Amino acid sequence: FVSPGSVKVPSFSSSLSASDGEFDFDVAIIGCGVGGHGAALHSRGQGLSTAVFSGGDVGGTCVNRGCVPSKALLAASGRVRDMKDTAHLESLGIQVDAASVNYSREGIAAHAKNLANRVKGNLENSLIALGCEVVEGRGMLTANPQEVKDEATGKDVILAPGSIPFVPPGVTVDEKTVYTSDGALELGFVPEWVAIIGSGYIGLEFSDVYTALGSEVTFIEAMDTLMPTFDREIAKQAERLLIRDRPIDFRTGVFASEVTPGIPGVKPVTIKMIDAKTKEHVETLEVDAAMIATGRVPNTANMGLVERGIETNRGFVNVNGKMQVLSCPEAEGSVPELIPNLYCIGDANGKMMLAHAASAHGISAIENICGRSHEVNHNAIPAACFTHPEISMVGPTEEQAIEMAEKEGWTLGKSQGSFRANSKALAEGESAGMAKVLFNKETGNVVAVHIIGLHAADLIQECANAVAAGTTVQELSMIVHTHPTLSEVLDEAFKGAVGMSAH
Ligand SMILES: Cc1cc2nc3c(=O)[nH]c(=O)nc-3n(C[C@H](O)[C@H](O)[C@H](O)COP(=O)(O)OP(=O)(O)OC[C@H]3O[C@@H](n4cnc5c(N)ncnc54)[C@H](O)[C@@H]3O)c2cc1C
Ligand SMILES: NC(=O)c1ccc[n+]([C@@H]2O[C@H](COP(=O)([O-])OP(=O)(O)OC[C@H]3O[C@@H](n4cnc5c(N)ncnc54)[C@H](O)[C@@H]3O)[C@@H](O)[C@H]2O)c1
Repeated sequence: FVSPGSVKVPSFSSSLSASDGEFDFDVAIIGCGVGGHGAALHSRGQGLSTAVFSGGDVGGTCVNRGCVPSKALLAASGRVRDMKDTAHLESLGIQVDAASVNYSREGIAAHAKNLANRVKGNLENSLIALGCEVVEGRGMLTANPQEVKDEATGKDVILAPGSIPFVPPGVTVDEKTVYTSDGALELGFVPEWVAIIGSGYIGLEFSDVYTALGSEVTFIEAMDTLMPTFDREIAKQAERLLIRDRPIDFRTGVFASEVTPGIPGVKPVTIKMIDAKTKEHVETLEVDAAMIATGRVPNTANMGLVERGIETNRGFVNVNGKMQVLSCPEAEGSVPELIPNLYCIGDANGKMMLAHAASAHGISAIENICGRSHEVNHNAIPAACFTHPEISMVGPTEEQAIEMAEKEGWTLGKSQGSFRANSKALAEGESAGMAKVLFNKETGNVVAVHIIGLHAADLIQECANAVAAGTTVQELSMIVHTHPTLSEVLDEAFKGAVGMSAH
């Protein structure tokens, strides 16, 4: 194990040098997305000298090309949908002329761009204020264990390079007529007819944006059902609320095997589809635009992993529960070894591709660096899809929970709450949806919660807290919920779990 200590960069302020003087920094972080940023803030909070290599992209995917701009598009397009929904407004006693509701595509796009820039600026300022050294360049590992080429050495090094869109073979992306989320977020145009390939989080959120702005959408999904990774019962409700009630049609069980860009107004985008099982050609669509929302892959190429002797699983870096890098994936015949002083957090380790998970990983890695053993409980990390209405969840799907219960020998309980009789939802005129709580009947512990309905993304937090803290349904059923709020949907489910009825 070589401790280099040789690469000194004179421009770094001496006050930031690692405490033992052997390294330039206590912690060097490669990548400044939400993962790297979270790690950097916590690192400084613990008094560790910290350098973060941003590659000129502070904020990474979430801030510049992900969560932040997509939520801005969803907020603005959601208002357009609301204002055009005259039947809903009339039920509240409001008359509007839907034809006079106007929006500018450029204005909505600018809202997303400006917000991303603002949040990016906030992130940069927070790093500077806390005394982090932000290095503009890309960081790369070298054969020297604690060196980041060519700038600095860190006693501990954290990899946080994130992920990039996955583009399936046969698909040509021009980011104009055939685009990933990177291009879609610029909202260069609002196509009359857009095919969205993949019905995961990104596809679903963009179908919400596009249909609100007047597009027709065709989903192309390789699996046999739409939203294949969601809880089945919730996906069925989502299909009713978010797909069938809107100008959306879909094909399932088919791969988009060849997608060719077009020229707006001149030549359509062509999409060849093959049967997912037989691989036979089934249909060719001609549409105005195609959005490729087929998942994301780790951004770990060209960062020195090979040189450092680390094997990945299709680019994902294998880590243990403490976010420490292991030399190779778990596989027959190979025994992963711990790489000392090297951590990998966020999308690049493939544990959970969510912004708040990345940031939690960063904090956890620093805890371990400080010698306080810590592991992130992924079962307690909530997720949300910000459609209208929203979908949220914590823990496994019901299908997975049934399997877990069988395998581990416990009894699965299930209880539901409905938005239908909830006073707040009724006042808003938005009473579609449900919450279901899955729990262990023997211990009363909450295993999972799935919600579809108004503000589901905010509602899930109390459930995530319950999973994290091991709060039982018995305890939850006795906690008083504010009236009239949407949280009473959960109150109904918690009380139902122990045979009580909500008021
Ligand atoms: C459209 C969209 C919407 C999303 N919405 C949500 C949401 O609502 N909620 C949610 O929780 N998640 C959402 N996500 C997922 C979320 O964006 C990611 O999970 C999160 O950004 C992962 O953070 P990260 O720090 O691991 O990686 P990233 O945010 O990808 O950041 C990694 C950074 O490292 C940089 N980098 C890479 N290699 C190097 C190098 N060698 N040197 C220096 N820098 C390097 C990259 O350029 C990038 O800036 C969304 C994603 C997309 C695409
Ligand atoms: N609100 C959020 O938290 C949020 C929002 C957006 C993205 N994200 C994160 O970003 C990541 C990527 O999202 P995503 O929606 O791209 O991925 P995803 O993995 O959620 O969904 C991709 C879908 O594409 C389908 N698919 C793959 N190849 C195909 C092909 N050739 N033809 C047809 N269908 C195909 C898959 O079956 C799958 O259903 C997710 O892991 C998610 O966690 C989160």
